[in-house]
Amino acid sequence: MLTPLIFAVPKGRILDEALPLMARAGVVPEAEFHDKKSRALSFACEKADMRLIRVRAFDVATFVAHGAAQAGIVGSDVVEEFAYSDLYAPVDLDIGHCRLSVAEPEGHVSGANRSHLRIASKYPNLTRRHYEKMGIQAEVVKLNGAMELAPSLGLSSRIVDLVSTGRTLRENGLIETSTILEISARLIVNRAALKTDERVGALVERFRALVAEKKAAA
Ligand SMILES: Nc1ncnc2c1ncn2[C@@H]1O[C@H](COP(=O)(O)OP(=O)(O)OP(=O)(O)O)[C@@H](O)[C@H]1O
Ligand SMILES: O=P(O)(O)OC[C@H]1O[C@H](OP(=O)(O)OP(=O)(O)O)[C@H](O)[C@@H]1O
Repeated sequence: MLTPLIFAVPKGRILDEALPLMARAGVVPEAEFHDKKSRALSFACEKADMRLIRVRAFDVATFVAHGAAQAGIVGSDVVEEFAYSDLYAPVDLDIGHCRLSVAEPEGHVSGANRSHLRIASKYPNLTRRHYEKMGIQAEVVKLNGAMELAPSLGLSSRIVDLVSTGRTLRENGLIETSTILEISARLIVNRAALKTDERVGALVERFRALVAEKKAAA
């Protein structure tokens, strides 16, 4: 039998929007995948030659870039943060929309005319790149969540974080001062697998057709 194709998905908020699309593309995990009590991380699929793995968003990109998974779904924030050369993101799935923005404490918005800034973010590369373009050296304090706490506790003057409704910023006394990147979820594939495994190319075509269909119907 063929080695199963490994499809990686993030475990959190993208998943609810991704599952219906995946189902239409023929990626349907076994019932245990939906059991909140299950501690399993790898799941059989309706198609016998496919398995689904559920990992953290940043790790989806890592598994696919290294060829441990052949395909997956992840936000374009993650794709851009790593810029892995072996990872190809051929289809914008038009789900998981949000943005990566700079935010500062309300009432303490500082000018951009500083040569050095300390910024808290889960995205050190995107943050540095953004400020480099403006000739500013950004010292990034890497956090994995709750960035919004950093300015009030003196850890940084600004944060770079994901914004969707803006509620988290508001409730933590911060305002959005600029947008770095508009984000949506992407189908990602391993470049080598795309060349050597025809199932990967077929998946890309199925997702591409589904997105085109959805656009045409809108
Ligand atoms: N409001 C939002 N906040 C955070 N991420 C969002 C938001 N809206 C869409 N996204 C997208 O969802 C992705 C996170 O996906 P998800 O929550 O499924 O992953 P996760 O594995 O739970 O993440 P984590 O590593 O933070 O636990 C982000 O990378 C981003 O592309
Ligand atoms: O603009 P909003 O709609 O308020 O959404 C943005 C918030 O959502 C995300 O956090 P998440 O809930 O994923 O938790 P995290 O802090 O662990 O990343 C993100 O990091 C923001 O904190």
